Amino acid sequence: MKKHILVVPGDGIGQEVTAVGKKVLERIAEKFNHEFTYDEALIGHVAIEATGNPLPDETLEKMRASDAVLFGAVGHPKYDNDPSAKVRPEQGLLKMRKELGLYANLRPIKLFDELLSASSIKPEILKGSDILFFRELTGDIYFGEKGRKDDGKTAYDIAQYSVYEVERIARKAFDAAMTRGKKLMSVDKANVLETSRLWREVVQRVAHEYPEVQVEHQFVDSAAMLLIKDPRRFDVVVTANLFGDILTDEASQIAGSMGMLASASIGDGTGVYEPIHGSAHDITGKGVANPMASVLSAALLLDISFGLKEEAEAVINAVDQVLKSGIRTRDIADASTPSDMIRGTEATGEALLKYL
Ligand SMILES: NC(=O)C1=CN([C@@H]2O[C@H](COP(=O)(O)OP(=O)(O)OC[C@H]3O[C@@H](n4cnc5c(N)ncnc54)[C@H](O)[C@@H]3O)[C@@H](O)[C@H]2O)C=CC1
Ligand SMILES: CC(C)CC(=O)C(=O)O
Ligand SMILES: [Mg+2]
Repeated sequence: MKKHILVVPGDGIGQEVTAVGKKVLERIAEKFNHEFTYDEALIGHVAIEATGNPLPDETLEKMRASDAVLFGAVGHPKYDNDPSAKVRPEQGLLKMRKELGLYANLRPIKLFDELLSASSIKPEILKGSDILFFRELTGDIYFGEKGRKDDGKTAYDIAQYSVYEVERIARKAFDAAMTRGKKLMSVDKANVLETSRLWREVVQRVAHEYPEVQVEHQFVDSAAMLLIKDPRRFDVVVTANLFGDILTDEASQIAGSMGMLASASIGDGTGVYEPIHGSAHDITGKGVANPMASVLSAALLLDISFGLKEEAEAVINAVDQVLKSGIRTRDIADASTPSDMIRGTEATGEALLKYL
């Protein structure tokens, strides 16, 4: 199969982990006899430094012309500590999602058995957890009007959802529920927010098209609690942009670490495959970032954008094998991990290639 992949590492550990994700794709092409070609493009802080724009037109054009995008992360402490900065790396990420119409962000919470003890949640509560989040990605408070009032003392961000936006993400989640345990949880805050009341109305209506799916509605505060108390209660989850962002960082503790969670951002055009984590300033440049989220994002790319199931399975299996061998990056090591089994980003990548 011939495919063109755009690699967009972005900032911080995005650079470090995406290098490993790309190597895994190269090895897969070699092993399964595919012809993958690659190009790179700038986004985020590195793009601002080079062009003044967090998402240069050239990057967007290359994304549109590619068969899939492997994305890293954006962000730099310079902006986090300067709330008044008008041009910010995160604007590049949000614009990419909007321009490419990436309205569905699939975030699988996959717990590898080897990492049962890496979590601070008790193994008997965790064992068997397997969740698939559908986070709406191009609406909600992230994309509404925002600003400061004339008095300079008041700020606002408007949350907005249309029926159409809720319907399309709900259908994607129900379709997935039909292929899994036929269970779907919709998470909202319908006791307070009008956008959530619309969300619930639409999900209830779409549910009639899927009579076999058992639907549960949870308020987001309660869902946040249940995720830790009883993760096995969750199967497919559909939720709004802001709630999905927060709940999936929380859910990373079910899988052991932020460094283990991959995602697929899809819509009607080119799909973007990205770890759920950010640029992680606290570990940038230290060579200790866990590359598995990028590698598992590459597996989602192979599966969803290219339909290469066997190849995607080979990647997941290599991750499993590395974990079974006892190798751990620092974030997923625990008290029982011998110090000589703790590896950095590149060495973990090399171990993965060995199993491929
Ligand atoms: N998709 C994106 O590009 C995202 C960008 N950001 C940006 O990233 C910057 C840092 O934000 P934070 O809130 O610190 O979130 P973060 O996700 O970058 O890091 C949170 C914590 O998880 C750890 N972590 C994350 N990924 C890891 C990995 N692969 N291996 C080991 N440990 C890992 C970090 O060291 C940190 O302690 C900010 O500028 C933020 O705006 C944040 C989230 C997503
Ligand atoms: C900059 C944020 C919108 C990115 C984020 O936290 C995410 O997509 O998970
Ligand atoms: Mg996030």
